[in-house]
Order: sequence, then C-alpha cells, then structure tokens
Amino acid sequence: MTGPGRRGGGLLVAGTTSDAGKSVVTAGICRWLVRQGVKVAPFKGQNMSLNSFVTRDGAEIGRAQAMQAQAARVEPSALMNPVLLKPGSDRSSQVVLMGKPVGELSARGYHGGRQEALFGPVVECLEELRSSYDAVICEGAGSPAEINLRRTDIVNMGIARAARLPVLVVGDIDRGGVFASFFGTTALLSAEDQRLVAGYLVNKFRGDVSLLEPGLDMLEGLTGRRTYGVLPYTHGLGIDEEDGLRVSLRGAVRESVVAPPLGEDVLRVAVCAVPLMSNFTDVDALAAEPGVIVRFVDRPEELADADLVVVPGTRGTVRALEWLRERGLAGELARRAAEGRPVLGICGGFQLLGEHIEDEVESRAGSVAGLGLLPVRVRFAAEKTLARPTGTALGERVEGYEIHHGVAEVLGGEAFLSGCRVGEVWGTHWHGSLESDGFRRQFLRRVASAAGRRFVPAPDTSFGALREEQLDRLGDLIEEHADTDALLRLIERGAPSDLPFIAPGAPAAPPVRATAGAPGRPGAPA
Ligand SMILES: NC(=O)CC[C@H](N)C(=O)O
Repeated sequence: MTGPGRRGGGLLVAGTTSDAGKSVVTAGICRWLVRQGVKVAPFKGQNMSLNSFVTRDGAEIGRAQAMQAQAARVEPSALMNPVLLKPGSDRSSQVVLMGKPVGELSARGYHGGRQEALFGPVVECLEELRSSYDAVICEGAGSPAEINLRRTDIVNMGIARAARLPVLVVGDIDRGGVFASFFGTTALLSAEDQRLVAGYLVNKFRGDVSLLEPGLDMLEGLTGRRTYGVLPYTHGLGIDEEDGLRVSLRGAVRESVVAPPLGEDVLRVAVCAVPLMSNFTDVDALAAEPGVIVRFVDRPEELADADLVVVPGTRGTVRALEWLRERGLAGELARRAAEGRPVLGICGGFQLLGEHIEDEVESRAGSVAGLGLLPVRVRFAAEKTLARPTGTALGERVEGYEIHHGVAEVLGGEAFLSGCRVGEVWGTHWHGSLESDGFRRQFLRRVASAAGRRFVPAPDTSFGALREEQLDRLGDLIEEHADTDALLRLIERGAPSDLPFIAPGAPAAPPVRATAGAPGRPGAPA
C-alpha cells in the first residue's frame, strides 16, 4: 500500500456494542489514509438504517457509507453497502440489494435463509472493491459476538473470515464496562474468528489516559492483544447517524453551531419526530446556521413558539399521519397553515400534507385522507423512485435526492422542487435541499419574514465546508490518538500470526427449537 498500485489492504472495524463509534472511526481511518495518499474505500456488508442516500447511478445506500466515501474522497457506490435493511416495523424490513429494493422480509424470514443467500454477493462486492483500492475499511454491525447470529453473519466475522481481514474492536468507554466488553467479545468467538481479532480501540474517553493505561496493559496480558488507540470524547461528530429507529430523538436538540446569531432574533425550528423517521439528517443543514435552533418534538404545545415546523421523511407515511392526528399535532399544523406560519414537509412529510393518499404498497391502508394543506394526491407505486434531481427555488440552485414509493400528483399551488407551496406551507419529495447554501439562506429569510423574526442568516455558511471540517477532525482523531504505524501495518499485512486463543470460545449451538423466541428487531446488529 505504501507504493502505488499495491492492492488488497483491509480492516474490519467491529464494535463491542451498537453506537460504540464504528461509523465515525471507519470514516476517520478513511480520511487519515487518504491524506497519506492511500486509495481507500469504505464498506459495510449490511446496514440497517432509515437514513439513506442515492448514488449518482441511482442506487440507495446507507448515509453512513456515503459519508465515509466522502471521508475517503471517493464517489459513493452500491458496492460499498450491498445490503441495506430499512425497518418498516419492529418485525420487518425492506431489503435493498445493490441499491434497489427486492422486497419486504420479516426478521425470521431474513435470518431463516435469505441472509445466507446474500453472503456470496456481499463478499463479491467487497472483493471487487479490494481489487480497485489499496485498502478497504469495513464497518461491522452491532457486536461480532452476537452468538445467535454468527452462523448466518454477513457483516462481522463472516466477512472478516471470507476476506481474511484483521479486526479492530471499538469500545465506548463512556458507557463503562469496556474491559469486560473487549474481553468477552473476544472470548465468545471461535478460535478461527479469534485469529483475526487483532486488538482494540477505546472510544469516547474523558480524562487522563495514564489512568487508563494499567487497564490496557492488563487487557493485553489477558488477551495477548494490544490497544491501537484511545480516542478522546469529542462533541459534534455525530454525523450521518445510522438509525432513526434506535436513537430516539424526541426532545433532543440537534447539535448546532455555537456561533452567535447575526440578527436580533434566533429562529426556532421544530421537527416532528414522526414514527420511522427517514433522513432526519435533512435538518442538519439548518442546525449549521448560526442562530437557528433545531429540536425534535412530539407534542402540539412544542409547535407554539416554532418559527418553522418540519415534517420530515418517514418509511411509514400513513402511520406518521395517524400519529400526528393522535397526538394533536395535525390540528396544530392546520392552524399554523391557516395563520400563514411556515411548515415544510419533506418526502413522507410532504405526502401527508396533501389531500389524499392511495397506498396499497407501504401501509396497504388503501385510501386515506391527508391533512389537506397542499393540493396534492399521492399514489404509492411498487417501483421506488431513486433520483438525484437538481433545480431552482427562490432563485437559487438546489440539489437533492429522492427515495420514495409514493408518486405525487400536484394539482395546484406554486411549483416548489417538484412539489408545491401554498401560502407558507412548502412540500417536496427532495431530501437534502437545505444543504444548498444559497437556497437555505433564502428559505430562512423567507421563514423569518413570515414568522416576524429579525433573524439574519449568516452570509457565508458553507454546509459542504463544515462537513469537510468534521471529516478532517475525524481524520485528526485517528492521526493524533491512534498508533498509526501499527494500524497501517495491520491494514497492509493482516492480523499478527501469534494471537492467542481466549477460552471458552464460541458456545456450541443448541438443538434447533421449534418455537424459538421472536428475534426482536430484524437483523438485530445495526
Ligand atoms: N423517504 C421518505 O420519506 C419516503 C416516503 C414514503 N414512505 C415513500 O416511500 O414514498
């Protein structure tokens, strides 16, 4: 890898838990490597997420992999995330294979054979990437020691074994229990799997590393495996989170810039935390503006002081509609619309603002009345629209991306990004439009004026530049707090050959039970 043309380096970044920081560590490693002149790509065999992105050639992949591709300074591709599971309920998910939906499957159906069938294609995607990049940094899912799922695994040790990748296990020390987690994660793997587990990376550490070091030495004594770095707890790096289901955002304030507002007033944005929220990252660009406060809400009272209410995308348009009605938010939205106070509906949030929804695909609820705030009729199609549209709104160029089954027929209002606007109610299928800086500023000016706020958008916020800065900070974290020489050796040469076996190893599988417990969320590791 040090010389041009050297191919085949790789690493699997696994975690002791979900949310240990695998995605950001993977991105950080990609950014550090590309800065060293290494041609690097990210990969995740299977991702479970409602936050997805559309590649230039129209394939849907997890946003986390798209973000990692940006960290690696390469164009995202379906090869980087061949399987994407999009939960539609606690028990079933839409399976997206190589960027296209192939059907809805229950967790049981998925683990009962379908996932195994995907192993070959997933490994082929990884091999294809490895043949054209110096290094591929793979992200695992959940924990590699999910002993109930190991047999059919296509994202953790299954992939590491097939591609002979060294494995680095990331642990979140902020939650505590990191030593037991590292030890246990290793000790519950088979001897063959353990041979690839090269060592550990401590994430989210606060305080004095010298206090941690004796523990890391003891861990090495116990496992024969070293720790490759201790990354400090860093705020503001939660970019492009994976899973809108697991992370309850209700009541949460979107991490915003600390710069003071320019005008006399701030602008308050309330985002309805609808069920199965998709691409809630759309509002990150609002939170990046000085003086814009973005929070997720689920009660009508919380809309009262909001200058803008966003109804975001959702994998369950009809379900979200019911939820808005049950919680009294629907009435509040109608009142706002009548008063000329701004509302922005994005994708599923746009669909439900319309007059009528015909859905035999997503909810199978048939004919459903929408909130009637926009002159739009939506009919769900089996075919998914995946697109990267560009256009103009408020005199500014806008780029976006579309991921939806619903097809909107716009019957009136003023055209707005393939959707429409009536009064101060705006609706579009486009995600990501707020990342277009000029448009975002114009839109915020318009909202401020409609809301009667003396808010002034900063003239120079560049969302793209902020995103790049964040990725650079991730690269810095690796460069400054990991043993990069050792990491590079690992990526180039694979796991050391003398890693000891830690008892007891993988437990034997029990005889198959006729009525095994329900597996909970589909594809549990996420
Ligand atoms: N991304 C979305 O919000 C999707 C909207 C809706 N569930 C559809 O598929 O049409």
